[in-house]
Amino acid sequence: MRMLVLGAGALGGYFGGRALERGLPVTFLVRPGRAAVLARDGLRVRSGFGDIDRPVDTTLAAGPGFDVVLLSCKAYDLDSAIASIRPAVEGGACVLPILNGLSHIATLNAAFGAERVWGGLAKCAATLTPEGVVQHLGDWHWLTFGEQDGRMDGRAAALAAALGQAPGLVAEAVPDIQRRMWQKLVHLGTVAAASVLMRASVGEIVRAGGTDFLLGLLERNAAIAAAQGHPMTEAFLANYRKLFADPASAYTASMLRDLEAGGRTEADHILGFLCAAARQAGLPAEVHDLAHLHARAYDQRRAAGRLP
Ligand SMILES: NC(=O)C1=CN([C@@H]2O[C@H](COP(=O)(O)OP(=O)(O)OC[C@H]3O[C@@H](n4cnc5c(N)ncnc54)[C@H](OP(=O)(O)O)[C@@H]3O)[C@@H](O)[C@H]2O)C=CC1
Ligand SMILES: CC(C)(CO)C(=O)C(=O)O
Repeated sequence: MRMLVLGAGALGGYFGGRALERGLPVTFLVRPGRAAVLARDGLRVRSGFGDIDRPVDTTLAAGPGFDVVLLSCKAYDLDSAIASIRPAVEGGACVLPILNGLSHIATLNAAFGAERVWGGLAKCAATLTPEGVVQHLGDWHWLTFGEQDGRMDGRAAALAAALGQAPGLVAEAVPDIQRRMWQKLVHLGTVAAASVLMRASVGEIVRAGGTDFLLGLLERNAAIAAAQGHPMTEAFLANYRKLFADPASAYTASMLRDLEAGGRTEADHILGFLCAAARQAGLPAEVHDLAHLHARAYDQRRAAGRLP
């Protein structure tokens, strides 16, 4: 399984590094700035599951010869990423996108055809430090993916077998990837909207008296998903109700980390999508609208160079 990883940022660096550890040939498709750092320092990952420090193969231009492209850009870079990976996909590779949200799948299908595009999600928190180090946060280490037609005897299953399931990376091929991606959006939509609006971790919001606020968002996201044909199970909701009521939790969304680092957010792709889906379902969306507006106003201020 020859893997091309688009982007050696937080998740691309983390999962690409773990794939290398498991013996897969991995090349990172990067832009010149990241290529220079990787050439100088190698790939550096800091994780409770073990650090990675190693030289890696990089390229500035994709070509044929890969089985799978791990697509790990932010949503706002999707168009440029599609152009960058096109030679690899036209050369026979499938695309495993791990972006949060859902609407990128339709964009990728239109670009490459659904038979080349898998669904995918990462339950794994990480960040790229200003020094270029991938910092794994917490102990989530799940990479879940599957062919859109639900087939379990194809290349996705072969990749899961090649990556395996061990601490640091648990790779899983599933027959119901669309349902899993909705689950992830219900979870992420809750932590992203809440932590961006409050500029605080789950525990800080809970300790400030915001448990009902968090649980209300979770229920609303579940209702949006149900209206789109993807009801959450009671076991799923019970698990996340516990997570979102934990006063000790340091958990934040990557969107808050982006915002606090002065980076661009994926506001439209995640929060805007949920606002539109709520509206389509006739569900109230005041809190989602507020979180979306908050992130968009921040993005404008940032783009104009007016951040403090
Ligand atoms: N970080 C997290 O904890 C989680 C993130 N996600 C999702 O995963 C996705 C990726 O997030 P994350 O890893 O944090 O993002 P990062 O910003 O850390 O990494 C994205 C990388 O993609 C690179 N990139 C973008 N376009 C191109 C291109 N055309 N060619 C080459 N490289 C490119 C960027 O390179 P450059 O440096 O040149 O800009 C950047 O290094 C997002 O959708 C996010 O929501 C999901 C779960 C958890
Ligand atoms: C919620 C989390 C950490 C789950 O992996 C995530 O996707 C994000 O913060 O972007």
